Amino acid sequence: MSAIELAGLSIEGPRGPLVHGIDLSVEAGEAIGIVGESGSGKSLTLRSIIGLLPRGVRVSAGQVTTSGRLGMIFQDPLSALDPLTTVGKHVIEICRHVRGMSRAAARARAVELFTEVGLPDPEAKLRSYPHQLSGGQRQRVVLAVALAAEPEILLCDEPTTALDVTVQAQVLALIETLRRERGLTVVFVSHDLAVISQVCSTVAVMQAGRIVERGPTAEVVTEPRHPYTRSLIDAVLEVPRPDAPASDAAADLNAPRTEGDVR
Ligand SMILES: Nc1ncnc2c1ncn2[C@@H]1O[C@H](COP(=O)(O)OP(=O)(O)OP(=O)(O)O)[C@@H](O)[C@H]1O
Repeated sequence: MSAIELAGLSIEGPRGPLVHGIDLSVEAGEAIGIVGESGSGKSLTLRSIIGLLPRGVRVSAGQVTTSGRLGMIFQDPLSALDPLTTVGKHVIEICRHVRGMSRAAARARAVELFTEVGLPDPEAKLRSYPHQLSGGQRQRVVLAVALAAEPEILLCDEPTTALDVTVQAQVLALIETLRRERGLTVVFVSHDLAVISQVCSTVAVMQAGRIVERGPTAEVVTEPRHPYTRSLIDAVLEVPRPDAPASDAAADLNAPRTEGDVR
């Protein structure tokens, strides 16, 4: 059974349809990226998986099925953390209240999790407040908070966009390590194909509320079939690609790697 199954998922807001009949199947342990420009429907699709759609926005058709505990991390770690609560307490509270641990066991687990996400001096870091940490360290804390609930599925909404490039690479490497070691299923939303290709073996490309292309990330990046995917890659690379003739773009719309063909 798949870890996540979206079947004919449509989402609408107060002013009409926003996401149109998405089919997506994610196997346990798989890392899939959802890429697309701002407003293409990535976040709403991701949020529908965990049932966290904004007020006034709802699933209007189709089904979301998940198998496994869900965790989610967001773009801005500062807004995900309470500024008046130590970062250690964030993790300890989840261990106590979600996992039912004693205070001492929860504290020990928090140190383990801070170590696992690569926070320096994890014991001392428990007592830090969010503003006392760097952006990268805060995102590591957010990951530790998500992991404290022992999720099997990790939903990531642009988790590295707010970080500078070097730190971004470190956090991406961490997510990839956690996925491998814990066998996590990962759904990773980003507007940046380069970022997705560091974590995800499969990618779905969204445009205007639809999946227009999907396939192995390496193939989609090197041989995009849909003109929209091509434009995303060109925007990232910002270099001419002499090997990519533009004229066959329309013909490629019916090529095998398009919506509905893969699974
Ligand atoms: N709370 C809301 N109420 C009404 N419309 C919304 C709401 N949230 C998002 N939308 C609309 O739904 C569409 C998809 O939004 P979504 O946030 O999923 O896009 P996205 O691809 O994740 O973009 P971004 O990368 O900017 O986050 C957009 O047209 C957006 O304006």
